Amino acid sequence: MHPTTGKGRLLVSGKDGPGIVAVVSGILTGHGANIVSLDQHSTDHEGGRFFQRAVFHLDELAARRDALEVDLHRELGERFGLRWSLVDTATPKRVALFASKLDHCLLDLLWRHRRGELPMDIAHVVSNHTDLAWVSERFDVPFTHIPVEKGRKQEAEAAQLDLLKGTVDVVVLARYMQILSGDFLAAAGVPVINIHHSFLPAFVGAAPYRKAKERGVKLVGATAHFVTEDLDEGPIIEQDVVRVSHTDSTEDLVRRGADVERLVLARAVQAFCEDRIMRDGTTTVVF
Ligand SMILES: Nc1nc2c(c(=O)[nH]1)N[C@@H](CN(C=O)c1ccc(C(=O)N[C@@H](CCC(=O)O)C(=O)O)cc1)CN2
Repeated sequence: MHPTTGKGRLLVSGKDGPGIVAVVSGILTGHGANIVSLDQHSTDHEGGRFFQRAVFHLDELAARRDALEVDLHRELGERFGLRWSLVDTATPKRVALFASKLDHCLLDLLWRHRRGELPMDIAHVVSNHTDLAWVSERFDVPFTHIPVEKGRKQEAEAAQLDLLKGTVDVVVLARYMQILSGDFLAAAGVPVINIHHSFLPAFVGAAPYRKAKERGVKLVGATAHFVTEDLDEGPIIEQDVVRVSHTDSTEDLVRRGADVERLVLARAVQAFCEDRIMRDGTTTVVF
């Protein structure tokens, strides 16, 4: 249990309408909170969809939380029909990192976490191979090898779910090279974030760098997205690119692209841990 730091976040979304911002501000200040930042997005000038992220300071957050939630439920939930969630930043997100054989994204996340750049607790490293056990051990994170045998993916996913249930808030695929089933995604019950090694929607699926070389691209990129049953089609969270040229081999593209993959995934994980991502159907709002 992490003692409260008195810093909270309130996330609100739903059908837009006049008065929401005033009500949110009124509830928070009515409980003695000081709003230190407020981000909002409405998809239309009226009648669209509403998204808001409020960060506030309230020393007695733990003591006042129940009363605050009663007001939020009544005013935001019942009166406006909005979805809302209240977060105490003292409770970091619990993360499971999935990887296969490529180490760059896993290493990068573990290194950034050790440096204090990512406000999260890493509960597990899970892999379908044993190649990266040393990485996890070096960073004192529990490593669990769950092989995925041909035709026995369901068994592997059952073992993964046993490990994850109730212990994580998000699963991050750090170049994990197995397609997750819809049953796994439903049973996991938490968001799954993947890093795809292309600037989606270009080059979905396997071997994007080879396809990029054949196409003669002048940029390669990476895309962090929420995972859905449809491969590489999930809501995009973060993207970036790097310039390349005709002199670059496919291997050069892979190497240049790896730096972008690491950065893009880290940005997406940090945004998730800071509650800056809100789903909007097949897209996202990232504050
Ligand atoms: N349900 C989803 N699962 C995964 C997604 C996704 O978007 N939806 N992204 C992938 C990552 N990925 C590309 O970025 C990817 C990984 C693996 C494969 C693939 O064909 N895997 C084979 C096995 C390959 C092997 O054994 O080495 C398979 O799963 O049968 C394609 C794309 C992560 N999962």
